[in-house]
Amino acid sequence: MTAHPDTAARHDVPQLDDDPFGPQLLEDPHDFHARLRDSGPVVHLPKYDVYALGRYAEVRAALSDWQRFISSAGVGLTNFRTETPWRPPSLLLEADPPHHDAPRAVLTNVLSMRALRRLREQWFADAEVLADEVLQRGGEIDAVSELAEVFPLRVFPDAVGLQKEGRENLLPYGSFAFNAFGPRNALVEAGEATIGAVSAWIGEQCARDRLAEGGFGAQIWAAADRGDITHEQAPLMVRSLLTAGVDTTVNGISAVLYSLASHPEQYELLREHPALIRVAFDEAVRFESPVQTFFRLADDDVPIGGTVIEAGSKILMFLGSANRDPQRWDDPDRFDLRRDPSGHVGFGFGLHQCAGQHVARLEAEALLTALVQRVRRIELTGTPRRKHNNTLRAWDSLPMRFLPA
Ligand code: HEM
Ligand SMILES: C=Cc1ccc(C(=O)O)cc1
Repeated sequence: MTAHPDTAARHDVPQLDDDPFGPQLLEDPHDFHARLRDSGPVVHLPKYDVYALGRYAEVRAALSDWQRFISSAGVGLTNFRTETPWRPPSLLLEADPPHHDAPRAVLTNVLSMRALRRLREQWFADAEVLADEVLQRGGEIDAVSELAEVFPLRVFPDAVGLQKEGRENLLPYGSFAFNAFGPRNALVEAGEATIGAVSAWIGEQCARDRLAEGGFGAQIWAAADRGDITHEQAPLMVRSLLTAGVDTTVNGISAVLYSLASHPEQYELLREHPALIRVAFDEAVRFESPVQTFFRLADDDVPIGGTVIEAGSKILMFLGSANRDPQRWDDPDRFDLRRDPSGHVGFGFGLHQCAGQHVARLEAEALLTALVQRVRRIELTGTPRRKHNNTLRAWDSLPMRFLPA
């Protein structure tokens, strides 16, 4: 910890000089998270002049207090009050009540567990086909490119009602959007040459006449016909699905496959007790936190953690750190299907809690159900390789062997 005389007065809190968006910490954030939690409830990061929350109690408090920790100035480093966002703000993620209310109510309805029941049988069947394909190829695969990236792209674009052509734009679009929540570093610059064309394709797919009958997209447009939202809002809400709906589940599935492969006794437990499948996914979301961070803006001088964060400050919530806070979790660094992971903040918490969490859980449940029936053991056969992203905890490669039951 280094005190900066010129700013310590303004920030009467501990300071850490780390760069949470640098390659070292993106490769392995855990040591930094421990130092962040140990330094105090609120820590200043001079690198970006933001306040950091690493403990579960303060992250949960900030997520719950949407009035004072606001989203409409952006949930990335960019402050929409003083800087121009790279794209028009999301009507959900980057909105506060009352503007947030109607779009949220519509998406909650379109993506509800009840609404997803009609997809369950098809998704389970698609997962069985994919699991059979993996075993027919001998079971030696890269679980990222041949499983975690394949299944969401097989089921989700059809559920949205997207045309078949151009779906290869979805992952790069999501990766760029998640990088863009962070600083304009090399990860963001690497995507800038192509994001224009990719964004144009994404925008075109949100138009009513591109979306198949009965899909999530058409249901959003139908909500506009009913007057639940406006017709101007409908395409942006479809854009939310395309932004948040793929890279997240790809890395959520990678997380649960990696966790099970690196804890073989947990996979055995899962095969003996398939009822633990949904717990396994949420425990993996806690353990790996595919979405690591989000920002808020202090809308007023905000008391938190025994200090006051001055109005206009950006606050960085470390969801991944909160999900491994020993003050909240017993033996937090252990992937344990016997624990109750509910209360984790991997899907956020409160007003903005993930509107697509049931979609994510259904995808994971379908795939894990197919695997536990067919695969006796999952093991790593090489060194996994991470894919750095300013917001996502992602894998580039997971060399694995799936042994048939
Ligand atoms: C493992 C998969 C996923 C993870 C870890 C995840 C994580 C999150 C988190 C942490 C938030 C809270 C953002 C905040 O508080 O500022 C969030 C919000 C959101 N997520 Fe997810 N998500 C996942 C999958 C999905 C999917 C599949 C969809 C769409 C089908 C989706 C759509 C959304 C939307 C629209 C919001 C904004 C909600 C609002 O602001 O009211 N997410 N997600
Ligand atoms: C969890 C990430 C997330 C990203 C983008 C959006 C959106 O574009 O609304 C929502 C959630």
